[in-house]
Amino acid sequence: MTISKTANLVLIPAPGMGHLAPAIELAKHLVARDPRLSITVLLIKGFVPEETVESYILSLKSNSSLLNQGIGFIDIPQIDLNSARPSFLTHMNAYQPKVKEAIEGLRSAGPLPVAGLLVDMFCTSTIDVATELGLPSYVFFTSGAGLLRLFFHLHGLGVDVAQEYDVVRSPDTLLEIPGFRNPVPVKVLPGRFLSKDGQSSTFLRLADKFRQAKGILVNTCMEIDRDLIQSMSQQDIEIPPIYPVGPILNLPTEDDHGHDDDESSGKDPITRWLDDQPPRSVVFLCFGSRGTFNDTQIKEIAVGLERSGQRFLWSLRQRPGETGVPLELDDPSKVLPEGFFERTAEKGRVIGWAPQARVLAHKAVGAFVSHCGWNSTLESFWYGVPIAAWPIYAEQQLNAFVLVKELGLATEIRIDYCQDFGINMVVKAEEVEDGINKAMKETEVKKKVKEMCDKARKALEEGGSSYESIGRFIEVVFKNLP
Ligand SMILES: O=c1ccn([C@@H]2O[C@H](COP(=O)(O)OP(=O)(O)O[C@H]3O[C@H](CO)[C@@H](O)[C@H](O)[C@H]3O)[C@@H](O)[C@H]2O)c(=O)[nH]1
Repeated sequence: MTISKTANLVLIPAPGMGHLAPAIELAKHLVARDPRLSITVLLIKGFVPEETVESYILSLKSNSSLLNQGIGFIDIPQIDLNSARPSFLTHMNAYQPKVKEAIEGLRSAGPLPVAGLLVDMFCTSTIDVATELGLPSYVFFTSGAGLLRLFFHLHGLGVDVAQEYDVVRSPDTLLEIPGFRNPVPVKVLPGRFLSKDGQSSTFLRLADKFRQAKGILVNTCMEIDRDLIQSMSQQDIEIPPIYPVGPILNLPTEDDHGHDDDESSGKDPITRWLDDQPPRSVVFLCFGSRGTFNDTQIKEIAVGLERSGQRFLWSLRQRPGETGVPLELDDPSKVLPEGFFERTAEKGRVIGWAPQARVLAHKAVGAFVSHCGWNSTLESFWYGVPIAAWPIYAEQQLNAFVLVKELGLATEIRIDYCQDFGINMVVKAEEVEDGINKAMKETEVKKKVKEMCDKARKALEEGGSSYESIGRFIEVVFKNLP
């Protein structure tokens, strides 16, 4: 029996892999769950074209099964902002008229009613468009509940946070924040919250926008973030219902072994190399779509890795140039210590962009040195591979704090390393060596991550906490149909 679509939700993801990919996966979950729902994704461009994002978008558009499931795409024409590097939020604000045009086009093309806007946490300026058009809006929060809790807490304090707290002079000032078990040191707060260039209050005002939505979908589950989620439903200030719907991940299928360079095995070289390593023997280092280090730090990592004696797979990318996007290294040996490749030939591989989820799924991988981007964090849980935390920028220090100090679900390399403020910026080779060895051995954390792997997967199964949450959200979408 085919059930015809009766409502169309407009999804507006932010233009970065860490936001776009989980948004598309969320769309798949929603339409799979309720066949009456279709989703139109508005694709907004970033400041600069990113090769990985562009090719991901191409793959989406050529994937006919998405269309069959009821997921379509509209390209929003690029806007030239006449400014070399506008802030991300300014960039998104500028797209309001184009978004409005696209939604009006959808409405007049009919026949499906537009059910509302589901917007990425950084695209909330489009909530104004929804209000103007009389449509309900919902937010998709692509990080964990810790960051959302922090948004509401700091914004609710009603002070100029950037003036109140000085991360450079008093990095160890502690904040009591409801939902957190431990006091939170200022040095793990996201850089944007504390930057003195005026961006702090603009950024924190996103909390106002979150409040205007009819619901906030968070890419987490009760099993990961219970205390934080419960604390938000108990607080005095009014916030919309929170739906923990995760972990929503862009995962490879079981028979996806990458591009076939070798006709006989049908596997890519990284998978073939991992196949040759003993179970749980490889440490994987990867720092998200934008994480990079200077040459001094790269050398320290290399020395630490070599001294640890562990097998390794290291995704190493070049510091960004003009565009802000990291580049693949033409010749990594130029920045690595002399003879590094010869000495580690039997033990390790240095690569560029990694097929991360596929690597974490491989039985040879025993630990993951990660920047604690939220998708990487969820992928570590999904595959039961413990993280050794080395956050770099954005909200990654907070994620690392939650993982290491609050939940005991990761070990630490350096949770207060912070490129946003340039603090604690050199992690010496000995720390890298110790951190890696600890992560490979640590048994208590490994056990807890394994347990979380089971719980996180169950959350999405029928009857699981996120499964139920997704169901409740869909009911609300239909109830709120304009
Ligand atoms: O070589 C690489 C690097 C990344 N990835 C994938 O890209 C995604 C990266 O996402 P994430 O771990 O969240 O990191 P960022 O790309 O840095 O994501 C941004 O968005 C996240 C979600 O809001 C935030 O938590 C981060 O701090 C922010 O930097 C993951 O799915 C990875 O598997 C790869 O496949 N190969």
